[in-house]
Amino acid sequence: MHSPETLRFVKGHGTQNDFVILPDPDGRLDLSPELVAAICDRRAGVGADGVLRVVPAKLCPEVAGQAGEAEWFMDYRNADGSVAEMCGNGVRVFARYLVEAGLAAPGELGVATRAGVRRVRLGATGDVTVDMGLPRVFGTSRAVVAGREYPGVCVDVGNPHLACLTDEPVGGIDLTRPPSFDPAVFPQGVNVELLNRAGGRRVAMRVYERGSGETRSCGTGTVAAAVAAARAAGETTGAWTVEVPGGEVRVTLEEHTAFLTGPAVLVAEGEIHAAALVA
Ligand SMILES: N[C@@H](CCC[C@H](N)C(=O)O)C(=O)O
Repeated sequence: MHSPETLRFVKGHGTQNDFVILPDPDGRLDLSPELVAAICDRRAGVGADGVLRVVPAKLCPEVAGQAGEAEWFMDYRNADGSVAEMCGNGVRVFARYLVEAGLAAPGELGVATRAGVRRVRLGATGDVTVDMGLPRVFGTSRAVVAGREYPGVCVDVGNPHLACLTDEPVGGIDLTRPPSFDPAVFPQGVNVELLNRAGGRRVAMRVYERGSGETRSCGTGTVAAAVAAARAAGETTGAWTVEVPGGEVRVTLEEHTAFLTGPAVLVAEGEIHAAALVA
């Protein structure tokens, strides 16, 4: 492992959930939590909701078992430097990067994640679809947001979510501070979604992400939101549109899996002066 003075990066986003992409073809990058947090700082760093390290799966013991199905590992980190299992917007942006960098061909490819291999479909341009696997509901719980309690559905989308359907318009809810939740239900923390029905199979969602705070979109969160909305409608399958502050995505719930479709855009590239970020 080494701590280089400069790091090449690409910046991308999916419905304004934004990421700094760090290519690490040799698997030698020492990505400390402090460096990740400094890169994601929106005033003193590049600014992002998270970091996507692009590293060959075979070089990473934690996912080396996936290397037969996925050449590249999406090593996802939250803005506070913590590690997460999965990122639904991130994996689409990651695949878009692989194609634009010439590391993968358009079509279908596997990406290794801490939650297992995710199959992604994309063309040379346009929306990207990822097979998110079967979301698992594991009960109900509550979150307290700005002094108010919201009941919700606990959903495992590779990472933990509490999706809370409410009649209170989500646009007016104060999400500046972290929600509180039951640590016995969510020992590793949780991403909290607040959602309103918006007519038909359409919901409006805001999210407070574990490790990143309020973001303008969360792909795994939109899947959890669709699951919660479908349950409330007495359904388990169907195609849902989820409106988020940064745009909208489609979630298709099937009997054995769920697909997430939405944009993935690369917007910048450059060089990070790592030594200036972390003393
Ligand atoms: N924004 C992501 C989720 C990122 C991880 C999350 N904050 C966690 O800690 O589980 C997405 O698009 O799914």
